[in-house]
Amino acid sequence: MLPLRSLLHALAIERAAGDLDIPITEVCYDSRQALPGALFVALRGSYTDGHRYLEDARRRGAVAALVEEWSNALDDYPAAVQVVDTRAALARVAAAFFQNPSNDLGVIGVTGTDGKSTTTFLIDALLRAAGYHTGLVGTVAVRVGDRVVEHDTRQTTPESLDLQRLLANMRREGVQWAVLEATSHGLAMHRLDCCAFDLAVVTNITHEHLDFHGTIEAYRRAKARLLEFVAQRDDLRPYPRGVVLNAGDEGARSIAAYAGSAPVIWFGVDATEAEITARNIHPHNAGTDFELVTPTGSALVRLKLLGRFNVENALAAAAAGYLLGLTAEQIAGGLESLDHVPGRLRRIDAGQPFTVIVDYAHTPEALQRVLELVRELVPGRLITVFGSAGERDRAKRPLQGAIAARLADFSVFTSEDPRFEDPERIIDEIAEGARGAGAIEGRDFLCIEDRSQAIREALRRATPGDAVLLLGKGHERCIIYGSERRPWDESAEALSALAELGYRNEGE
Ligand SMILES: CC(=O)N[C@H]1[C@@H](OP(=O)(O)OP(=O)(O)OC[C@H]2O[C@@H](n3ccc(=O)[nH]c3=O)[C@H](O)[C@@H]2O)O[C@H](CO)[C@@H](O)[C@@H]1O[C@H](C)C(=O)N[C@@H](C)C(=O)N[C@H](CCC(=O)O)C(=O)O
Ligand SMILES: Nc1ncnc2c1ncn2[C@@H]1O[C@H](COP(=O)(O)OP(=O)(O)OP(=O)(O)O)[C@@H](O)[C@H]1O
Repeated sequence: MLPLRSLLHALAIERAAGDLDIPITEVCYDSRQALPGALFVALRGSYTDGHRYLEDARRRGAVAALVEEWSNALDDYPAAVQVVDTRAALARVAAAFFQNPSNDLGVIGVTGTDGKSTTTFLIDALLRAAGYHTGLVGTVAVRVGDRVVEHDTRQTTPESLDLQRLLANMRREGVQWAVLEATSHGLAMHRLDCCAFDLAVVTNITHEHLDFHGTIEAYRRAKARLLEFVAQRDDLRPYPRGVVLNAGDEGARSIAAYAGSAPVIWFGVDATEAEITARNIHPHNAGTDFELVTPTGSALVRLKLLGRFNVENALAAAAAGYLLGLTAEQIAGGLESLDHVPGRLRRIDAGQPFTVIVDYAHTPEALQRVLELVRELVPGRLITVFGSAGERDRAKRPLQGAIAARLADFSVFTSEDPRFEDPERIIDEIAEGARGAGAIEGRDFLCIEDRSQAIREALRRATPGDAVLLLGKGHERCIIYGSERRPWDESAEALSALAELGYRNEGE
């Protein structure tokens, strides 16, 4: 319990009323979670406006409100405070409420269009192999020490309040390094403000979320905030500081200046100026072997992940390990200790004479790279099944369709998470891109809204030596229609569809 005043000291207050010393027991940004003694922070969202729920929060026991707009609803509150931006304020209030947990942990942020989850898993693996106690926050998992925390919000970078709470739990459990996925939404919406970042890692910056950010420049600028956090870090922190950038990626290069005086380490497979690089890359069925080269030595890595892009992710992680002072051997051992990342390039094997892969590719770049990778692995045709999320990055849909038309032999366009959009329309926008690239419906692709039927159609068409790629759902456990979350398990669905075709061996 803390006096309200102690949570406000970092805020520029526009107006305040009532008892600013009132004790605060909890902070919340959703009225439905307000408890007696809470401070309710009203956020403006994309569906509704938290200011509408001031009365609801008060009824449930909130004693103070933090708002952007003053109204009569505040008359009943023992204390109320107005600021210009409640999302930015929430991060400050939350950090103060949990007593700045990131002051007592090393913090690594990983951003980029693709490869964030994989790279955080790899960094986490190499830190653990080096004997550190770690915490992880991202799309696939949230882990505090050895405890896995349920994660069904579908948010990669949690709201600042939830993130500060997680960091406080990590501090309590003796975590030494927290590895956080830092999405552009999270950065732009102040979810990561007041986290003392020591290392920033940028995998790549290509095409995503332009609906939210407007332009590629704004998207890059949002990602650059992570570098600014490191640039502005308190010099007294007892952790190494640095920025890891992909020398082969134009987007990553374009934000390098935001690192300020922080040391920058470049990684890359072919880029000549890369300080962390890979030589003698040898892809095989069970992974990729390569020689890791760092400024202080090299070591053989037997990475258990497929694909050149995963070599890049491994180099990004290796660069972070290098900045932390690990040797090339230590880094190699850590990278090798990761078996797989859930829902990424997972083979589904029921004894069928063709390859089935479940993967989370949902950006144009990832789609292209995964198709190119699998093309090299199988002799037969590539058949893809994918959709595009509703209410997210509409501009990518025709790009996805065009890539499938160019690089796959047959595609079934289906639903991903339509949310409140019409699923058929989303699919048609993908199909439009495919048509624009010369594909013909019926011959080169089909549109089947029902994802389980789409998967069945693709598998029925596969012949020995082909590969069926089920993309975009990966580890996720539901398909979102409107506000309904329909349970979904892509791997289980593939196995049951294969069983219907008569293939019934043990799956993954
Ligand atoms: C589009 C977006 O970012 N939405 C965020 C937004 O939710 P929203 O706009 O839907 O909120 P809303 O429903 O309009 O409600 C506004 C406010 O009223 C409150 N409310 C609402 C109802 C009520 O009865 N009482 C009440 O107090 C809500 O709790 C909220 O604070 O504000 C919420 C609270 O801060 C966030 O949780 C939510 O993230 C949602 C879950 C989300 O899906 N965000 C995505 C786009 C996202 O952030 N994605 C990135 C990853 C992207 C990538 O893959 O790279 C991420 O980091 O996860
Ligand atoms: N470095 C990379 N470049 C391009 N594509 C990649 C890269 N790494 C992974 N991918 C592809 O992107 C998909 C998602 O990978 P991953 O989950 O690591 O990325 P992410 O950035 O965390 O995505 P999200 O935040 O949406 O979960 C993978 O399934 C793979 O197809």
